[in-house]
Amino acid sequence: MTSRTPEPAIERAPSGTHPAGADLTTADGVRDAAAALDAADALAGCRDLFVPADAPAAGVPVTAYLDGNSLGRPLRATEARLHDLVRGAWGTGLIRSWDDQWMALPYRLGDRLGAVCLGAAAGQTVIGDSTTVMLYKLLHAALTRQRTASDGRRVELVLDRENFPTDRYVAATLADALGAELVWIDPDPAAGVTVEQVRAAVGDRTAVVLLSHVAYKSAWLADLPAITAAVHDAGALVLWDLCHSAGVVEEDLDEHDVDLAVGCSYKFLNGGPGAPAFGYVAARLQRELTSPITGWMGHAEPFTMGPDYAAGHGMRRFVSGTPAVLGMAGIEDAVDLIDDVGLAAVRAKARSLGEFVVAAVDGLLSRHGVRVVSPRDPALRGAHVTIGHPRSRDLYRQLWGEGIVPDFREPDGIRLGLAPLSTSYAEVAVALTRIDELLG
Ligand SMILES: Cc1ncc(COP(=O)(O)O)c(C=O)c1O
Ligand SMILES: Nc1c(O)cccc1C(=O)C[C@H](N)C(=O)O
Repeated sequence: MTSRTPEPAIERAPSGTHPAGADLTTADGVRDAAAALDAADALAGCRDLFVPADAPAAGVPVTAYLDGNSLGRPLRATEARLHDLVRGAWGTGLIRSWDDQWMALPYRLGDRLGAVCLGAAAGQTVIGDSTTVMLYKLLHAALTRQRTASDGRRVELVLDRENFPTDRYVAATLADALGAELVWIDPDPAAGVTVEQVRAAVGDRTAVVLLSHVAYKSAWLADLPAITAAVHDAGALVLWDLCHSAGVVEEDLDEHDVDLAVGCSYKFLNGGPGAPAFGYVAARLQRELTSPITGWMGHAEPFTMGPDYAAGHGMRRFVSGTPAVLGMAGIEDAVDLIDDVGLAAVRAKARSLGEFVVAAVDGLLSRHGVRVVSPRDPALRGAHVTIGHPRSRDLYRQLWGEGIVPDFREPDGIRLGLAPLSTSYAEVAVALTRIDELLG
């Protein structure tokens, strides 16, 4: 049995019931249970901090938003922050605001994100680029360093076939460009990517292992500490994609000696569409890694504008161009909120929401042939639950038309994203009881 990141056990309700005693075999029972769970939810009040999703002006009002793991909802504070930014630092501060605040923003906000969500000490996290570009830069830097440090022996890049397309595509392109070889892991359908699989895949030719902490389709939560240790035992570096875990799963990057990580900020970090990614590089590695995109903002002294590139100190060397200042506004508010309520409370609610989904699917939907695709054990699952049914694609289209918004993922998965700060149990009940009606 694979060991996993230890998380406190939570009381398991018998299948078909949750909370204890509720009858989840009927739609009314699911709704009643949801109401009881919402009433007892310490984070319930956080929902009011978000811009209402059911405003009629937005077309069909959204009555259940279960896609916060694709695009998080905006906080009201961000609306105000953006307004102030346009009127203030941008509108009247103008170019002076680069010196006063914006040049430092990617590092200041990176440090704060690192402290609140990533378990990263200051000086190791920076905000910038898209996840795809940040991934390209860090993976390129890591592959190059490993090959050089091993006199050309370490050329293998290990990754899994269920990783997000961007990760697979970037890895394949870099392998071609740098002469690296891809080594594929097929995740165990009953366990995700396991430490045993990683141990079997790595060796003295391995340069880097690229994995997601939470798998984007299945939600399997990888055993980050054990896998990181196994990668290090083989003398390789690990790069974790934290897109589906940042802001909702407690990360301890420093404690577990993680080398590199990337993640996006528009999911559980509520940065908004196209908000910049973050990159983490352990302090011990920074001087040994060189970004392949040597833009002026990564230069040690950008405003000397000299003839040659000289990499900046610390995380500056991983920055390329002008930071996306507007795109960082939402991240700042989400990090503030997570800091206020505590990431442990966010994670606990994610687990509980997931438990409710699993129990309600068992109780109400299994009779229609709906199955739980994601792991059933909350300690092994991120903050979404994917359910499977042959009619998923049609169901998803129908639900979207009605303002019930989950996601669809091939081949037959409805992905229910559970953003603990903005998702209510009632929203879960709305979606699942409607699926029950549609399949009934
Ligand atoms: C696991 C994972 N990695 C990478 C990405 C891609 O990020 P981006 O589109 O911001 O480059 C996403 C989501 O889009 C993702 O879920
Ligand atoms: N990044 C996205 C986008 O620009 C448009 C629509 C969806 C997305 C997503 O985030 C997809 C997401 N990463 C996923 O896990 O499926």
